[in-house]
Amino acid sequence: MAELPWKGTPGTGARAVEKNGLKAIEIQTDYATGLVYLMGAHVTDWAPVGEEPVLFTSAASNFELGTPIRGGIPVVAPWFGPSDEGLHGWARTREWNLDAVSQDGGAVEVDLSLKGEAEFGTDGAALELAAHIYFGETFTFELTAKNVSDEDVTPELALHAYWAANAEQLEVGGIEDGGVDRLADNAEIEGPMEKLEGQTVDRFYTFPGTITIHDNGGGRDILVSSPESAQAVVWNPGTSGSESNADFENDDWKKFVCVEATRVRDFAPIIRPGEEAKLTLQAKVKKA
Ligand SMILES: O=P(O)(O)OC[C@H]1O[C@@H](O)[C@H](O)[C@@H](O)[C@@H]1O
Repeated sequence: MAELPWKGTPGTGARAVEKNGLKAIEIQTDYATGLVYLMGAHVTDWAPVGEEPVLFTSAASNFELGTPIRGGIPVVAPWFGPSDEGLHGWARTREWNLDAVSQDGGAVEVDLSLKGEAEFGTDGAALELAAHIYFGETFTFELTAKNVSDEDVTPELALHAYWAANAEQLEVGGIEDGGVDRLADNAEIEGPMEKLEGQTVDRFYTFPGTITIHDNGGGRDILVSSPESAQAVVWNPGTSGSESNADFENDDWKKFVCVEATRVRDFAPIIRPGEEAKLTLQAKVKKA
């Protein structure tokens, strides 16, 4: 296996692996386990030791350079949603550069970067992306987009996390202020969210300090926060979305809910030449 670019004293908590045919870094310490693919800086696993997986990845997902992984934490940039150039931007399916790995006690930190290229499409020549990922008893993903062009850019950024939980038994706490329904022309809706029973849910909710996924089936709470995200996307594909997508098993909708940190639409950052914008996603797990 390839040598890791250790920053500081090399540790034993991270190793370079090939997983599902793709390059990845596997983390295993006394405190946490994790996995991040170089394609997309895509984290598919994080869990404090002794805890069930906190992220969901579909057993039917593709693992191929240039094709999205369905599950984990897709990095969405520089556009959110469908476009002629594809769904959710070019950052997710390109191989990122592994810049550094460091270990301090039980936490492993991984730095990756992706220098955009004109051939990537929209904003390809303007952006350099960086990911700083902290795998410890808690989890942090910090995405940075730097504008290396000489004009303002307004990229959309999202960290599209798939949280593992029994969807039929979960409740999403903290979204009582309501939001808008993306499937009903952004009609206003009140919180809290109704039970997931196989219907497709695709909403923007006001992001309070913390959103809590009450994983009642797993006897735990997953606490999600993001200082920069004004709006959280809450998404579940439901029965029809699982059955119609070859990258999902038919009943996958029962196994997760997406609660995503976003800076999109009216909240997309305006980045001046030479400046950067950040989007952070933090998570921790508490026994309920
Ligand atoms: O590309 P993925 O991982 O299948 O996710 C698609 C979904 O991503 C969500 O972020 C969007 O709100 C949905 O509209 C979209 O269907």
